[in-house]
Amino acid sequence: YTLQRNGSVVSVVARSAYDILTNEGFNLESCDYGNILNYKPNFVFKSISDAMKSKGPFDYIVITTKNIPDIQPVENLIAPAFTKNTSIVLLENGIGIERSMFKTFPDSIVISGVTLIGTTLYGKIVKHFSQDIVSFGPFINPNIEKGLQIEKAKEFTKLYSNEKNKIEYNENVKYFRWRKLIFNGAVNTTCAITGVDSGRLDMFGGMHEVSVPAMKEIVEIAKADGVELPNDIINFMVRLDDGEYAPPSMLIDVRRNQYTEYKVLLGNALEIAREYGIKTPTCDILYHLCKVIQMRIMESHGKFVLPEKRPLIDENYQIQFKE
Ligand SMILES: NC(=O)C1=CN([C@@H]2O[C@H](COP(=O)(O)OP(=O)(O)OC[C@H]3O[C@@H](n4cnc5c(N)ncnc54)[C@H](OP(=O)(O)O)[C@@H]3O)[C@@H](O)[C@H]2O)C=CC1
Ligand SMILES: CC(C)(CO)C(=O)C(=O)O
Repeated sequence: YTLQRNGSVVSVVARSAYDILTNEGFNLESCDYGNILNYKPNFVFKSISDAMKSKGPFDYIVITTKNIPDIQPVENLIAPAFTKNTSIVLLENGIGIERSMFKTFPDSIVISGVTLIGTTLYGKIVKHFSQDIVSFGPFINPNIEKGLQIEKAKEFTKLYSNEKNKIEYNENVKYFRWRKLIFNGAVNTTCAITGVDSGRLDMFGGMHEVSVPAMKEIVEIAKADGVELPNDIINFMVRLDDGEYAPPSMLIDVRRNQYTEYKVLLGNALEIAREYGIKTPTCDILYHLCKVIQMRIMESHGKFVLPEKRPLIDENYQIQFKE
């Protein structure tokens, strides 16, 4: 909506929302834009290949799906639409999410968008309840000229900015990603595991006993990775949803029996911790509990079927995943 309102021609690829978007459009209840009835993108397609055939090549591919490498690697998803003149915008949470992009598309320009927006889709209604605040910047690809990457990231920042949202261009991409991970790696995961929103987590004691120790560990990993976060960052993230019973995205995912982004919101950070030899006891437990939940969700979606009789330990049984 923002890009289209600002003048870009937008082709959207939709899956479960395809019929609603093409027939009726979404109703936006937006704290930035007010009530917008029956919003439709310029073009809607069922698949990325269809979009490419009809309207490609594109200047930008903006990725707003969940980043779930264990289920649907984003680089595979966009491969049919990628060209050397197309920049990729990752408007997704997480740390280290550019690595798989550069591996698959070694000469690509990949732009980071770290957003603090609060928004959820309910059927055809988009409830948008906290201002769209985004920091854009290039994930620097050492294989190509830096100037061009900066230019593209600045261009996209301009395309997305308007008088309603709060958008900035900042090359310190790593800083913003680690900063946001303090919340997502620690609070989002704890809420998903315990089944309570961040308000209840705070009132029931989990914020201080579980999430804050996890936040401290993430601050240490960020430091080892070259990012010094400000002293008040933990307090800021603890108080982020003050006055609200706010369900973070991973909790919403679990409630909807959807896969969570636990790998990019915590797993990648723990891999970085291992590289630097940092101990992360609280985060390790959060990560492994999130993994168990992901496996539960996978089983319920038929991603694997367990033998009727539980295998014995010496049978060395390995779970067989379906495509
Ligand atoms: N929501 C928020 O307030 C915030 C979200 N973020 C980040 O933004 C990203 C997106 O989050 P969010 O919008 O909440 O996620 P949602 O799950 O609400 O939306 C993702 C959308 O992507 C669609 N999708 C997934 N795979 C495909 C596919 N292969 N083809 C077509 N459509 C597909 C889904 O369709 P389907 O219904 O068919 O599954 C769904 O409509 C995440 O990385 C999240 O962490 C960051 C800050 C705040
Ligand atoms: C910080 C927050 C709650 C909204 O921006 C978020 O990123 C999430 O729920 O994943």
